Amino acid sequence: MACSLWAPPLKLREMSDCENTHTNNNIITQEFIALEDFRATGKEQLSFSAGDRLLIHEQVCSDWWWAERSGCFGYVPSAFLQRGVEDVEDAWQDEEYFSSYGTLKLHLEMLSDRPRTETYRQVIVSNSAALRGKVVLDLGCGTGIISLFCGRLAQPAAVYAVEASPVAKHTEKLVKLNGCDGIVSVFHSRAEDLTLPSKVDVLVSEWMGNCLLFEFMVESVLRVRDHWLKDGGMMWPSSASLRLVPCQAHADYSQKMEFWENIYGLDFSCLQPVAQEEFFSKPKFSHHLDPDDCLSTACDVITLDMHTLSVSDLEKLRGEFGFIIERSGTLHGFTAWFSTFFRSLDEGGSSLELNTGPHAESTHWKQTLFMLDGPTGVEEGDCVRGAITLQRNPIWRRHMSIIIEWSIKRRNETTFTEMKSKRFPMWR
Ligand SMILES: NC(=[NH2+])NCCC[C@H]1O[C@@H](n2cnc3c(N)ncnc32)[C@H](O)[C@@H]1O
Repeated sequence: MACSLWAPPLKLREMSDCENTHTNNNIITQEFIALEDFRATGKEQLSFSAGDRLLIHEQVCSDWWWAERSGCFGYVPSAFLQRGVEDVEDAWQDEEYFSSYGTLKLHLEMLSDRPRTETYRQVIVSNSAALRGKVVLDLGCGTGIISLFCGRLAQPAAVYAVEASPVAKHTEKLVKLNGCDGIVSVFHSRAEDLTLPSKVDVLVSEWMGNCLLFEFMVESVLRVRDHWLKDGGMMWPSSASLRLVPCQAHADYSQKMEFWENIYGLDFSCLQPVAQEEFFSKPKFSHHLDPDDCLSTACDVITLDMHTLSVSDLEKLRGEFGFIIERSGTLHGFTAWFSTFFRSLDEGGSSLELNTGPHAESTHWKQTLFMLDGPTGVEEGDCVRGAITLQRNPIWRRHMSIIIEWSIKRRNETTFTEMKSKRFPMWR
């Protein structure tokens, strides 16, 4: 590909076409990382992909910088870039992450989540015969609840309960208190750093985060699978699906946006753009979606096979959707949730499902709401199509952005509106 010369073309130095006329010809030569893809629209610009490392030679103005990538030079949009993290370890924020699991607060929340915990118990009970003599790895065992189910409700040969956070010291006591110390061994370590006594027949883990992937604990599960799961071994969950539905959110829109139109008879509506940015620029997790606010039937947009999924697949996952509006109303946005599936160890046995959707018993995840920049009236028979992309943050490895693209075709029209797009960081 033809590369531009080293020095930025003079014309941009005058920066007549930069938003901010302040130019600080600041020579820095610092490494930045691309958060998302950028396709050049002129020969003086430099294309790049999410995750690319760029050398920034000059912040010619606030919006456009002069950059180098693999010996090519060009202008790049500063908004697409984030400074590289000196310490790669920081990228996982492990210290903060594991200490958050070191107290009982999150474990109380998870153990209080009946559908979640009961599903894992049911998986052990319904596979208890097949688990006889098997070796089980419980990755991120927390208080050890799944390992204790194995030890008390089945007769495995051994259970390796692996937990990196300080809660592991309590797990040891719980295993003894419940008479499972002959079967369950607790390892206080990051699973990736461990040398286990043997390979395992079953790798069970409760790794799902908001919008299925947040925290990206799933990467640890895949890495450990590749090292320690026997050929033909079982992953629990065996698969996972992210679901999406176009929805109404009148309460959220009223409380966060319409609210400013009349404050004790005063007009505060000039704050609405600020409210839009503050309340609707990120996903709303733990959202309770009322089934009556679903404007269509939900669809699976992304499905993960936990036996074949690779760590590199996690960088970018994309799913397309097409909804027929089934009830006239207001399209405020989209809501997402997930289901995980647990295949039976018995050939032909039935799978079990943990469904975190609006039609199932509520879980601690609830659902995740993505509010678009303004409501749109929709009629029964209209069509909403587009795509959802989960783009992993190339720097902060437990974070991602969710990009939703959508366009609408009215039932009595033949063409779709121009595709719109909105990026929701979760949370960086
Ligand atoms: N469903 C979730 N979003 N979180 C629930 C399970 C997370 C539990 O796994 C532990 N954990 C997470 N990653 C790891 C790891 N790589 N190694 C060991 N324990 C881990 C973490 O400390 C916590 O106790």
